Amino acid sequence: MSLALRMSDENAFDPSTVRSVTLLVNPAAGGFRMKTIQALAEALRGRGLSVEIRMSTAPGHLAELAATVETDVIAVAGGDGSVNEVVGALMARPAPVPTLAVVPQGTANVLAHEIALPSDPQRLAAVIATGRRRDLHIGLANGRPFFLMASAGFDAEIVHAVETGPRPRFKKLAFVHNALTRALGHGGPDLTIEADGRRHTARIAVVAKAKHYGGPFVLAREASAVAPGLVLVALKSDRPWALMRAAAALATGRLGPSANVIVEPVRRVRITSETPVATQIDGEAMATTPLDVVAAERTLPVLVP
Ligand SMILES: Nc1ncnc2c1ncn2[C@@H]1O[C@H](COP(=O)(O)OP(=O)(O)OP(=O)(O)O)[C@@H](O)[C@H]1O
Repeated sequence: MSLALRMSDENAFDPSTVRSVTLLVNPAAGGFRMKTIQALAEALRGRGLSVEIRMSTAPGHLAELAATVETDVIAVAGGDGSVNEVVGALMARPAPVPTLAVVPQGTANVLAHEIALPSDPQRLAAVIATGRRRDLHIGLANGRPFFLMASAGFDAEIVHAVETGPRPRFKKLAFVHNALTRALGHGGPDLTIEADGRRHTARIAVVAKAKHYGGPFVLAREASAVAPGLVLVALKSDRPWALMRAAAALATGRLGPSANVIVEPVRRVRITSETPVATQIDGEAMATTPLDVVAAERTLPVLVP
């Protein structure tokens, strides 16, 4: 393959260009294990890379570090919330930016499922040192970058409840508990969705950038974090029975268009409601509706196996 052809292929990646790795670590993330971080750092040094470990000390600190760090690769050790902080900071930097890598350590780690990342330190080191570079496609929700999804309604309410309540010891259980109590509580206004000029009324609206949702579950088969495009997945009813059916379909990988479920590719979505409804991006609480979602023009380089 000629050099010119190699350089014009945006996925072509010369591993020898990775000389330095900065590990940005969130010690407050769900599955935080310093041993894994140290083993990964050792494995990377064993491959001849220079490694720096920076620990975050508070929410927002990862973004601060990512805004200025000069390195070939930023490897974020944490969950999707940590990656979201770093993605936000990288999107605000002029190109070229350091290549993003993920060290899966959070509660759900949806991005790690999406790009099929290993958790074993040796295999992760191989991904960082010699993996393929792909384009992480980014969505913007009210201008804020996300890579998994932006949503309004039931799931965003649960995120708000878990994040604003006392810090739960077991975050996954807190999600399940809030989901069950809220499913029975059914309230709040309808959502009006304008999707590329089409109008829908629904109770839950998710604009998916990625295929996966809530862990290994497939929400939108047509979507991909490493390809362009957004997919609207909306539920017209959030009555307990409708929610249970949708949850069962999600759990078994069979969620698709039905009498209650809207699934459609979209370029631009506006979600409004008569009174404010909770919203979230990438599992992190945002303010309330209205929510405007579009795809960003820019992508970020990310390392995949
Ligand atoms: N040192 C810190 N102390 C407290 N919170 C932090 C710190 N560093 C980052 N954070 C915040 O921790 C939050 C949760 O992190 P993250 O989402 O990565 O983990 P998680 O909630 O366990 O995993 P997941 O999102 O995959 O469910 C993020 O919003 C991030 O801003």
